[in-house]
Amino acid sequence: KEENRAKLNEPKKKVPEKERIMAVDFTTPASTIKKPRKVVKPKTQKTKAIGESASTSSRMTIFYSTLTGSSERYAQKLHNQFKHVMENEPDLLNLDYVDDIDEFFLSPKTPGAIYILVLPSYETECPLDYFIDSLKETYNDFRIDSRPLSSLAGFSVFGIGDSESWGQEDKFCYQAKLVDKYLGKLGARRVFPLGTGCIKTTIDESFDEYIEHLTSELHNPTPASELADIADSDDEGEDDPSVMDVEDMGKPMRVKELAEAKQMVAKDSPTYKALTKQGYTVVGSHSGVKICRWTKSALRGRGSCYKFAFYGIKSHLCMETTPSLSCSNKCVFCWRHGTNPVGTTWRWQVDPPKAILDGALEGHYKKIKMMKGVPGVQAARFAEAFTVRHCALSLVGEPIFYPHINEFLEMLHAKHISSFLVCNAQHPTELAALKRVTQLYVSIDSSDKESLRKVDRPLYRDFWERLEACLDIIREKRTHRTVYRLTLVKNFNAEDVEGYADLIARGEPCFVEVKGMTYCGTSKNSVLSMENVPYYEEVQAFVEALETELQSRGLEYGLATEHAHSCCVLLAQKRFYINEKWYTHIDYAKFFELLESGTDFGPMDYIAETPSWAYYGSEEAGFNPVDVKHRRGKPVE
Ligand SMILES: Cc1cc2nc3c(=O)[nH]c(=O)nc-3n(C[C@H](O)[C@H](O)[C@H](O)COP(=O)(O)O)c2cc1C
Ligand code: SF4
Repeated sequence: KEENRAKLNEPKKKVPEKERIMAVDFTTPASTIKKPRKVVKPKTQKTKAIGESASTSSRMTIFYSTLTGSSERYAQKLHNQFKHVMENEPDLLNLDYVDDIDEFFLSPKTPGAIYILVLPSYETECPLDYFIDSLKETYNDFRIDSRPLSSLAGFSVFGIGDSESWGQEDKFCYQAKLVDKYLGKLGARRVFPLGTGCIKTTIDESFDEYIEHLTSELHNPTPASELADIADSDDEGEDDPSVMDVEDMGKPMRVKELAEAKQMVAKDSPTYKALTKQGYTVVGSHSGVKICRWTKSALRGRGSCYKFAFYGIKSHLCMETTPSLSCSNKCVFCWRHGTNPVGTTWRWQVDPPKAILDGALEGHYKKIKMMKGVPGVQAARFAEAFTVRHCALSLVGEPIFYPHINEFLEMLHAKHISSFLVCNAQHPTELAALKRVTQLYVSIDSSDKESLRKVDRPLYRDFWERLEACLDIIREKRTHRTVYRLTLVKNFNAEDVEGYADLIARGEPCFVEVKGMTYCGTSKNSVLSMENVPYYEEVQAFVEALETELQSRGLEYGLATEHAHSCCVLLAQKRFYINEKWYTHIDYAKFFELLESGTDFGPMDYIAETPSWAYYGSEEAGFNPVDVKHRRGKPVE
């Protein structure tokens, strides 16, 4: 341990600023077991909601959710107004970014508080779906006090919708109505009844009127006991038809449920627009494909990604895709956080695997075609690129969340397309049920529970136990080529070498990829900056310390390969080091031959020799000497 610490603290050779290599590409993906809930108190009989009255001396929190910004604007207006009404300035929180919803809506950390919620409604998938599901789940959990929100002084909801387009079939502001209903069912008292406004017509009038009434109510509060009686009577007992509750994704949805389920990314949704603007092709309603920068680079003879150095994947033959754009984490480094759909259960329509594969290939080839006129594209590589040979299931979202992932993989393999599947270690049931992949990854974004909570912001309450269960499954999957992918985020998860060694000892993966985080630019919700991006020499120091730690525990791993350009180093089990040569590459033809023969086989049965230019410490540092390195648009001398 002392030695490791010393290594990490060792001053490294100074590298001139302009030559320092920052990490590139950072995409990790993120299914289902029922959530264990925080037990508050067994449900016996209803407790009467008696507490403080809501008044100007109460603490107020204004929550909003938004996709296109209007609810945020109105929430801000409300905040400005109530700064002058309340004795303490209210808190203003974006509900979509609240890490622990339970802190507010299961066991409120500020009893006596008032919650005001300004909420839009979306017929299509939106972050509010997850919030409403959580409220509903809390309400239906028999172990939880039936009125956990009775300690609040009160709440009120203002819904923003569009009555011109969604005035029919009770769709106008339907999500605000649902939140209002479930908060009432959970024992919170209405300070003022639900307000609604149509964004195209009456919003300003309705909102001002709402603020006026709310202010007046807080100045002249109704005694809590009177409100408690009203809250108690607020249990119509009927179930809500518009919230889909698909508890078990393995369980086929009933025909009626299927017809009612939302599309994860509908064509008219803001999420669809955001994704397509960012270069994604949305396939069907929940899958995506995007041509990555390394595919473009390889087409131009400027180098492949680190997977070429480590495993022999030519980037111009690789397609990056995901059959589930939804994820069960909200990782700090995820630049799509806020727009990507999240959830712990599959509650969307399901597209058939063939349609996804055909659509992904079509989308990929369309983007390849667009490269025709780009200067430097090599004719031979361009022609080859129309036969995809590898599929990286690591775009965004969580591929094993997709209910037909095994059929999808079989279809890939039938076309002799290798599969590199990255999962977020949150779905042990699906991981255990996963059939053969060419290489199976789990993302390990932290070495301990608390920092994992901070880095991945998981939706599951038992996220750590889920991760541990996934590592045990990785250990059992000895017939698979398994990989841990560690992404180092400075000041978040890049220090605890011993902790990571514990996790490696638990799963004993064939390989450990260690990669520096890529900075994806600032967004208003981003908590990271360039300061969190490790320099390559810091990544090297970490991996060297990790190797020493593993060796000291008798775990035979060695520093196999590197791709300095991607800030990435590979640790491999020593069984891949044969006669003083590394065999981290893959014999793809052999993999398909073994797969089709139906015999049992393991990771050692389809290895291929690693070229010396990819070795850790080699002069080329993982850059294929056949290609030409370019930086800032110019070849490197
Ligand atoms: C794809 C889409 C679906 C919508 N569905 C509904 C709906 O079901 N009911 C409703 O009242 N308004 C609906 N609206 C209108 C939005 O709720 C309204 O534009 C609101 O201002 C959006 O708030 P935001 O800007 O805070 O995201 C929808 C809007 C879009 C773009
Ligand atoms: S939140 Fe999901 S999609 Fe985003 S990086 Fe994390 S695992 Fe990937």
